[in-house]
Amino acid sequence: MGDILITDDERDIRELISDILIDEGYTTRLAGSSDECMAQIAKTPPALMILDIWLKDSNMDGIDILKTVKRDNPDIPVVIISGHGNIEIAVAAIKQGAYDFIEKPFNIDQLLVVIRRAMETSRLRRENVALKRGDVAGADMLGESAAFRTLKSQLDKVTKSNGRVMLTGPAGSGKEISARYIHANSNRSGAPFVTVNSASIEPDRMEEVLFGREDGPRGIEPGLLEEANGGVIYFDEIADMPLGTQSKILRVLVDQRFQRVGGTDKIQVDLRVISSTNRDLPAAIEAGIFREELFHRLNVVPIAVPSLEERREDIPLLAEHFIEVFNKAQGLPLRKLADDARALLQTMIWPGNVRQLKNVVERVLILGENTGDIAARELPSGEDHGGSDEGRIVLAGGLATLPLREARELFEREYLLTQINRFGGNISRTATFVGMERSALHRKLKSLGVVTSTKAGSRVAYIEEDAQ
Ligand SMILES: Nc1ncnc2c1ncn2[C@@H]1O[C@H](COP(=O)(O)OP(=O)(O)OP(=O)(O)O)[C@@H](O)[C@H]1O
Repeated sequence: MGDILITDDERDIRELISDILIDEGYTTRLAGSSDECMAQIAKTPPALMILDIWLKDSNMDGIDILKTVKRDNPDIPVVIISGHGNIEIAVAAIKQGAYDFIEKPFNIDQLLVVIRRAMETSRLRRENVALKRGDVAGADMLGESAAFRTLKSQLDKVTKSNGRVMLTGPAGSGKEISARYIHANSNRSGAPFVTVNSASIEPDRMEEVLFGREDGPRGIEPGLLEEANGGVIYFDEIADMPLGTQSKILRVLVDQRFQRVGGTDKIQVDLRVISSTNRDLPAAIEAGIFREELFHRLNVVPIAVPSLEERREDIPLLAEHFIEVFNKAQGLPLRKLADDARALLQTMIWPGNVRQLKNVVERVLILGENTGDIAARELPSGEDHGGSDEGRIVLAGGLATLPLREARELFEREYLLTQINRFGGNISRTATFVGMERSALHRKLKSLGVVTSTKAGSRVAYIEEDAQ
C-alpha cells in the first residue's frame, strides 16, 4: 500500500505512529534524526514522509529536510508534525511544499485521513503524468468472446492479491496489456508499472539496469527495481533473461532486498512481480537455459492469454476500437468496416495476433481509399498473412459474407465453370476430373444455371442470365 518514512526524535511517538500505520496495511521505516532520515531517503525514496519540525540533536531541522526533499524528490508528499501552538511554523512548511500538517498531540483518525488524502493526491498526480506521456492504463482491454471472458475473470481474481502472476501466450496476444489491467485495477494503481524487456537490454548491462549503481557518473543511479517501488515490475519475455541475472533476481525474490552495483547497503523494495513468456519454460529448464527455482517462484498464478485465433469473434470489435484509437491519436480517417471486410478479417490467419490486427488496421487507414466503409479489397491479400502456412484457405471476400448454402452454390458455380472451360467445354473429361457421373454433372450444371454452347468454333460454359 505504500512505504512511509516517519522521522521524529521522540522514539515513543515514531513507534506509535508506525504501529497505527502498520495496522492499516502500510509499511514503515523509522528515523530519529535528520541524518538517519536523509540516509533512508537515499536508500529508497519513500511513498510518503511524516516529519517532525523540531529534531533535537540533529544537523538539520524539519524545514531544512523538507527543502532538500522538495528540491531532490518533489513527488514525495510530506506531512509535517508540529508542536501545539506552532501554527506559523506549520504554515511556513506548507509554503515550502509540505502537503499538510498535524498538531501534537494528534488524533489518530485525523492522521489517517491526512495520509490517505496525501497518497491519493500523489497517485492522481502520477497518473496524470502517465496519461500525458501517453501510457495505456490497461483499462482499454476489449473482448466479448468466451475465451476473452475466461481470461478477464482470471485477471479480475488476481487484481486484489499480491501473488506473482505468469502470463503465457503467443506474441502479440495481449500479455502486457493483461499485466497493465491487473495493475490498473489493483490497489497499487497509483504506483509505477515498470517493464523490463529482457531481450532489449544488453546482457552485460542487465544488472546495472535492474539494480542501479552507486558509483555512476551522477552518483547514485536507481535501477528499474527501485523505480517500480510500491508498484509492479513486469518481466516481459522472462526466458530471454541471462542465466546470471536469473540467479540474482531469484535472490531478490527470496530476500526482498538487493544491492546496487558498486554498493554495499541492502535496498528494500515493495514490488508485485508479473512475468510473461511465449516460450515453453519447462523445455527451457530442461535445456538448462532457465532456472527451475525461479520458474516456481514466478509461476505462482499461471494465466494463459488466448491467441486471436481462439477469439475470432472479437476481431470486428477490436478492429473498430483500433480505428478509433488511430483517429484520436493520429487523426487517421474514422471509417467503418464493410460487411465483406469484417468477414475477411475474421477468416484471415493472425500469427502476430492482436498486434498484427492493429498494424493491418493502421496500414489500411494510411494507405486505403480514405472514404466510405473499409472494403475487403483494401485489406492485405492472403499471402501477406501466410495463409497457406497453416493449411487454411483464405476465402475470397464475397464468400465469407454468405450463409453456407449460398456460399456453396456460389463456389460450385465458379468452380465448375472454371473446370469446364479448362477442358474446352468437354463435359465427359470435366466429369472424370471432378469425380462425378456425367449425368449428375449435367443435372448439377442445370440447377446452377451453367450452360455450354459453341462460340466461334470452341465450346464455352457460361451462366444463364436469369440464374445469376
Ligand atoms: N484485448 C485487447 N483489447 C485492446 N487492445 C489489445 C487487446 N489485446 C492486445 N491489445 C493490443 O495489442 C497490442 C499487443 O498487445 P501486448 O503488447 O499486450 O501483447 P504481448 O502478448 O505482450 O506481446 P509480446 O509477446 O510481443 O510482448 C498492444 O498494442 C495492445 O494494446
